[in-house]
Amino acid sequence: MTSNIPQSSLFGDEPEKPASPSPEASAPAARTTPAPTKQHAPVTVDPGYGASSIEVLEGLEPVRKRPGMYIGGTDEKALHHLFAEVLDNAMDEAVAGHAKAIWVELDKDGYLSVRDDGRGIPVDPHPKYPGKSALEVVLTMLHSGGKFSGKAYETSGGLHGVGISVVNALSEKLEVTVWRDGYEWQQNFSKGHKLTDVIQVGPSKKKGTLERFLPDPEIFGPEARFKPARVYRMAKAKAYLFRGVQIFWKCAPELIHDQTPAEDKFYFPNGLADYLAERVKDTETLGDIFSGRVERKGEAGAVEWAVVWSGAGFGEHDGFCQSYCNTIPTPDGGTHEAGLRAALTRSLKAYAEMTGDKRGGLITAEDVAAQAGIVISVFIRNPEFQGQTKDRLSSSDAQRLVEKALADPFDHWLTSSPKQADRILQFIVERAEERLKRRKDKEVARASATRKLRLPGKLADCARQDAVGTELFIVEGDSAGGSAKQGRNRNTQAILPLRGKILNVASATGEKARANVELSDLGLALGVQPGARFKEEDLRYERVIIMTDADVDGAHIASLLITYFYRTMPNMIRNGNLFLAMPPLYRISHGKETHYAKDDAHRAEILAKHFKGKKPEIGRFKGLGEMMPAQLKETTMDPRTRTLARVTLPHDEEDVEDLVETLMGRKPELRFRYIQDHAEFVADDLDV
Ligand SMILES: Nc1ncnc2c1ncn2[C@@H]1O[C@H](COP(=O)(O)OP(=O)(O)OP(=O)(O)O)[C@@H](O)[C@H]1O
Ligand SMILES: [Mg+2]
Ligand SMILES: [Mg+2]
Repeated sequence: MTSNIPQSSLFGDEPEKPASPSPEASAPAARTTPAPTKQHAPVTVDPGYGASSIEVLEGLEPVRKRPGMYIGGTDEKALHHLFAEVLDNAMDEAVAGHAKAIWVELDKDGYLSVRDDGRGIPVDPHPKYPGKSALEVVLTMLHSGGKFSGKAYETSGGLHGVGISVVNALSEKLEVTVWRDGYEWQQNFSKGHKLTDVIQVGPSKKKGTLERFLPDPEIFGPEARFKPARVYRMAKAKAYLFRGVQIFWKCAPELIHDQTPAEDKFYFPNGLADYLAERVKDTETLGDIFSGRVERKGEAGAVEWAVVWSGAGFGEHDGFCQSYCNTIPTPDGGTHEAGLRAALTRSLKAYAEMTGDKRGGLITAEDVAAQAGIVISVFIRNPEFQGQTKDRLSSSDAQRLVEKALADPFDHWLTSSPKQADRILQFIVERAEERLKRRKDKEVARASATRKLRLPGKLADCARQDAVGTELFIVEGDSAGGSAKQGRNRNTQAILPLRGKILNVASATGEKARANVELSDLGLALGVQPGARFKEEDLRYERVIIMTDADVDGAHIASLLITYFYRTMPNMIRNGNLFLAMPPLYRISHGKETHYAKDDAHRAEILAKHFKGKKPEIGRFKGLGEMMPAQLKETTMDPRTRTLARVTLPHDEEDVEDLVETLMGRKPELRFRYIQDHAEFVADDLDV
């Protein structure tokens, strides 16, 4: 088989059913022998499944029973694979140097003919099967062929001795004509069985083989027909792969319903270079096509390639790579492709070094190939393909062969046209730099993603991902935290309750401060690192709001936090991100009218203004936790009704160090007053 069709079905793609299921097979056990011990289940014997159930498929029967295993299915692709098999054999004959031309013809009755002017399939009696001609053997027996030893063919696409016998098995009719030894010979087959023995038609000076066949509608369905455009394309593609062959195309005009010509000739003396030139004729390339062909000295084997770069890409692809081994397409690549990429990369790096461009060190084979159009074809003996599909070449030989073959020609190509080489190198280096930048961006994204995963458990984060318009409330105590969570705007407001008092960082060592759980949770929630690694763009919220009880303890905690922020991330204060919430101290109500006062003076003011001559009820909040969520929201959190104080630094920052010491003095009342006196009120102009 010279197939590039997936044959994975060989290993169970299609469920194996018994060839003729016996009705008893699934019936309940016919006979039950008593269990020898209680622990064992009864042993059942099914009389329907015995030696007679094991079938051996003879001759070409297996191909007709399981076509999928040989040609990948019975669809249109599989149908056209029949053509590929016959064409591959003719091509092998050409590559071996015996055929110069191949004729492909599609008849109006659906017959496809492939003829070559090679040696002709041998027709003499086969030594091992005296009653049969060699022709009959290769057509009716699997694993028969002349390509196993490498004597008759050196670098063939044929490997298995299966191809033509499979075509024969799946054809309603197959007629073979052979010209050799001065005569024309003929033998006909149907569905894999011979209709005649090989007969000598008459003398002839011609040489070669003609196979004319009609795929069996029993296998492919009554509507199955070869598609002219597809056959045309396949034949043309083959011609590019071997410059020593001419392929003639002919098709009954009534079959053609598109642009496919009824007659054509494929001959490409420049091989793959011709192919690539045709393929990129409408593409803006970064230079000429680099192409060449190297034959292995003294041994069978050759490498041919064509490469071109394009900044704009090739149609729908940035780059492409088409590879072949012994004219068989290898869509999954393999060692030949790897060898080519390695050679191109090595030469480009060497060229960069030679011209003093240090960035050449950045480039990888992927950078080189990403925007390149590449066609590579190798001819080697005994190719090894991975798996049964021939889709990927695995001969390590091929890698060495290609790498060696390309090295000198590419070095030479680069240095012979420095302008072009510089342009290509420049382009590839930029690609490499972009790749590195993308990787870095990705790492950063990943780092921030993991940081997000590591948010402290007690943080009730807001839904909005973007920092803009978001707020973090640092709340004293769990009960206040609970009310705050209920009173917040989930979308933009996050709550981080702090348990107990945070460490007095003004007196703690850096080590201790880092070890403090509350502080490290705070850092995680904010998304920033304290100290030199603080980056304002990391800050996960636009505003950080300290919300503590309106009492001495609350003031103490607030001042500890402010000190902490000042010491470890002063820019957060300089940039105006830090605020104090201003919860009320009193609730004053009479009937339906309610007002909140933030301190004693404010209370007096409210009483005078709103409750003159009345006896309102005055309640004093002992803490935030006492407020109903709705109250907390209205008085302290809702941007429409609350008051916030922005924490600022004095204009003369030098005073601050002293100030911090003062704040941390022994009398908490003083600290509270200090905060109250110095916090800048930004109530009205702040929130929209
Ligand atoms: N056009 C031809 N000219 C000369 N010999 C041929 C031609 N076609 C087939 N043969 C002979 O018939 C043999 C069997 O061909 P077949 O396609 O069945 O197997 P293969 O080409 O050896 O391997 P594969 O199964 O991989 O195609 C070939 O090995 C070759 O010896
Ligand atoms: Mg073959
Ligand atoms: Mg065969």
